[in-house]
Amino acid sequence: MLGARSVYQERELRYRHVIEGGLGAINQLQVKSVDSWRQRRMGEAAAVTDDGLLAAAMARWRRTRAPADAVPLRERLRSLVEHLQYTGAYLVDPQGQLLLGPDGPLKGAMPAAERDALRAALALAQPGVIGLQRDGMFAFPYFGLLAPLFEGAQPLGAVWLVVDARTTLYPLLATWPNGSQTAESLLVERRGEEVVFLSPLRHRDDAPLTLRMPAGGGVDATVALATAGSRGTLYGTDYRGERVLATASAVPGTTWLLISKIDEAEAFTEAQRREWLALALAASLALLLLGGSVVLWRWRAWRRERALKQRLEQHMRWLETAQRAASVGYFVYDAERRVFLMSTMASAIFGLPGEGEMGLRQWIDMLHPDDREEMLRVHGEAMAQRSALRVQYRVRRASDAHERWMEVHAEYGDAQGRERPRMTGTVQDITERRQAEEQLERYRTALEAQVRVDPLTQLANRLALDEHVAFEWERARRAGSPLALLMIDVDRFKAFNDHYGHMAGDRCLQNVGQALLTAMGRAGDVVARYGGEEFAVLLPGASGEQAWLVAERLREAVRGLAVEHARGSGDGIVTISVGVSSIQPAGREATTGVPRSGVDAAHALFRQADAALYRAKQCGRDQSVLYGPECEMVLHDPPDSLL
Ligand SMILES: Nc1nc2c(ncn2[C@@H]2O[C@H](COP(=O)(O)OP(=O)(O)OP(=O)(O)O)[C@@H](O)[C@H]2O)c(=O)[nH]1
Repeated sequence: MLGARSVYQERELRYRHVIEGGLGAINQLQVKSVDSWRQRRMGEAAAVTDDGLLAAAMARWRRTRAPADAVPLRERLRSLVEHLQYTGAYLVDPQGQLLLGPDGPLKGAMPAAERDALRAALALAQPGVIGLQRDGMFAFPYFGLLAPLFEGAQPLGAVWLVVDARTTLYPLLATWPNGSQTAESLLVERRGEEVVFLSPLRHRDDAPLTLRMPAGGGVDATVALATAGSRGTLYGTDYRGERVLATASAVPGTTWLLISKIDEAEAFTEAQRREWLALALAASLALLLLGGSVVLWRWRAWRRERALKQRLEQHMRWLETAQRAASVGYFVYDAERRVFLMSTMASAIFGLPGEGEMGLRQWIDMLHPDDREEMLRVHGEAMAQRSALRVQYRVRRASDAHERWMEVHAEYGDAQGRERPRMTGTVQDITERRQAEEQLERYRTALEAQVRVDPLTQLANRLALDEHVAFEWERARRAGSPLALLMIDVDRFKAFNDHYGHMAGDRCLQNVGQALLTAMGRAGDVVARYGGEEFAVLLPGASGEQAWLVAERLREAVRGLAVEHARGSGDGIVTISVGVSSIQPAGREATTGVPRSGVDAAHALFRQADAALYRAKQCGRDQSVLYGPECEMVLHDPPDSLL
């Protein structure tokens, strides 16, 4: 505020200088024009004085007084009036008596001041100036000049030139460059103890040269100052009593002072008005600029916002499309309000209408009863520990109560504590994927089962048997119970094949396998096709004796089939030989040696059962042999018939 004030004052001062300068310049111009006007008149008067023809004509006419001799003189006087714009041009004699005018002879004398001037002009032999006068001879203020004429050194008289000041001089003072209401220039002259106002006054009706005031000060303080010798810019009151600023200059070669003045009120009101205008303009400009920048800033912000909004909308569209394509929805769980804020896709996945909210209770009710407890635990845990959530669970969809599998990936986040505790995540309906996985699992299980099944007899194959042996051995070891194995071989099967053909051989093997399976009663017993025409039976918990009894039962079962075998070992039917072994983990096994590992156990079990089988073959087939030391001899020295 203070700054603005001092700026204003500084500008006002500057403007005051401008006004003062302007006033001074106008004053100088007017002084110059008045001076040149006066110089020109003086020059014209000098030209008349130097006019030898005119002087000669006047001398002749003075001598003859003949009217004809007056003609050239009158012509000359008329030409002065008409061409040089004199109001009057007259011939006077050396005493100042009027002799001749443009229209003819005249009578009377010049006023006293002119006569004085005439004497001086004749004495100096150069034109004389009378200055501004107003007396009874002319009804207007006039400026008089006297151009003396001589015949040799003899004075003849003079030409008195009279100029109407109203038409030639005063207009020079009215040339103001602006349309000011109060500005005016006036001519004043000190005459003795008085100051005479030589030119008309703008604001008074006094005729020029009629208004006078004492030289020490009167109606006009600025005029008083000027006539007292003050120069430069004068501040005071004028003849109206108005405060004015004025400047005064002397007109060269005269006693005239030319004073130019203007009302302070007008000058400075104008200055103030301009200042205010300038300030208002500056303020308006500043406001405009400010407004412009605000508008620009708002416009840019709006454009930025619009671009961001468009990008956001586009990304939202992409997200929606991606969600639809992937059947993924997203949600935000607001722990304080206990609601899930759902995207459109998430709502659709749960079978809820549109985008919206799902209360925690609603979600719990939707959960499959088998998954509910686990899900509440996991969800609560993730919220409490602020950990990530990766779960699959089933829901009964709200819209159709269909059971659907959901996969949820979520993370806890409170955005640096600025928001309420939230969990944000995605939900995907994975029912089809789960179904495909389950189907695949079923195929896999079936395939695995196939791998362990003998395709001909549909019994367990050797791989399955090995796995069972390892598994049962571990169990036997933990329980301290025995584990028995029967190795079964169809007697003279090569001969059966040769006799009945391979197809019949296959059918025979299928029948034998089925008979073995049927004859086995206990759950946990495993009947397997060991390879070729060999079968094996694993009997968990069976001692050697118990296993031998089972072997006998199986042998009888095969015999019971009564499959014809013309080249069999006896009775013309298919028979089997069985080798029986049993081992006891705790060392109470029927056979010698306690295996340390499952592999050792299996090896021992098979080796012993094999030895017993060889023994059975050796002893004539169609019989069951429990492994014993006698079997070892056979292994070391097998008879030819076994090879
Ligand atoms: N049809 C058929 N024959 C098989 C199959 N696997 C093995 N064989 C046959 O079974 C016969 C087994 O013969 P060997 O090992 O000599 O014994 P064997 O003739 O039964 O004589 P012993 O065992 O001493 O009583 C071979 O001729 C094999 O070709 C099969 O899957 N189908």
